[in-house]
Amino acid sequence: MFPPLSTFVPNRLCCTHCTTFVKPPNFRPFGQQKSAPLTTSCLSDKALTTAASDHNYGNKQVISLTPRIYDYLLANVREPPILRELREETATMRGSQMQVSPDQAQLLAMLVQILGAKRCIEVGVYTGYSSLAVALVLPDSGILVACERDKNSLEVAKKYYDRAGVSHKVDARHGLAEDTLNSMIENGEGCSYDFAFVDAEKRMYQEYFELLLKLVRPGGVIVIDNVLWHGKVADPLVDDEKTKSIRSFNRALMDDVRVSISMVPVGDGMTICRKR
Ligand SMILES: C[S@@+](CC[C@H](N)C(=O)[O-])C[C@H]1O[C@@H](n2cnc3c(N)ncnc32)[C@H](O)[C@@H]1O
Repeated sequence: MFPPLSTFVPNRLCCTHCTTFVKPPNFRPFGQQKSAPLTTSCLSDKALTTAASDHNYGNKQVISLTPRIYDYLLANVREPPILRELREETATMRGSQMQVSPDQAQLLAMLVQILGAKRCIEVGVYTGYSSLAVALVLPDSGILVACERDKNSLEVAKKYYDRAGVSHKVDARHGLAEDTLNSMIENGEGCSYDFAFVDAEKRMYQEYFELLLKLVRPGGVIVIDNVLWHGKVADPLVDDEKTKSIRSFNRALMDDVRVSISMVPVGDGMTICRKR
């Protein structure tokens, strides 16, 4: 049951029936999205929880992010100042929507730390936000091979690696990632990497994955971005090439005994794969 609107207490508790604090009117932690107007209570947010249509899942409800809840989540991300600066510069550039979100970057950095990873790979660097998040938490002896085909984007990334003092930990490779990964395999680097992140051409996911499976050690982790592809993978009426490719990649992963998997609805969806 939702509380009556008359119990709403503006700018303090969301309502007298819940313990959710609403933000003061000038609260804009990330400056990009406008919060939902504060004249509404938590009702609209709560209405957006979702349950699986299959009753065998016990009507378990999961949260659907509204702008207000997402602002709250972002306000609880510990984003290093150098990453914030890169994000703000990238926000002025073409393609800025391609960058992973701060909450995604924080999760990637957390995985790297949990793994104690020293040798990492990124496929699809753009201006460097996710790669910088990883490089920042690598030990001084660590290395991140950062693959990007666009020279201009890579220059921005390199500028921030320098500014952050992590250039010695990043091996930026300009060119097609598939060529770079193949040359690393030919170079005898198989099974020597701890962690890889894939965020490049969606129609190439299976190919990147096969190459990375050769490069990552048993127990190592490969994270794949955009696996929910703005929800299009779940819509049977959508059949463009990128959607079909991600859908078929997701399906193949379900049966892939070489890895254990966890699809996480963060950002545009990320699947965490652990090589067995
Ligand atoms: C989604 S963006 C990466 C965003 C980045 N991870 C971040 O958080 O800022 C994808 C990038 O992959 C690059 N890319 C696409 N296909 C590629 C390929 N075959 N080899 C290398 N880079 C590629 C694009 O140029 C683009 O910069």
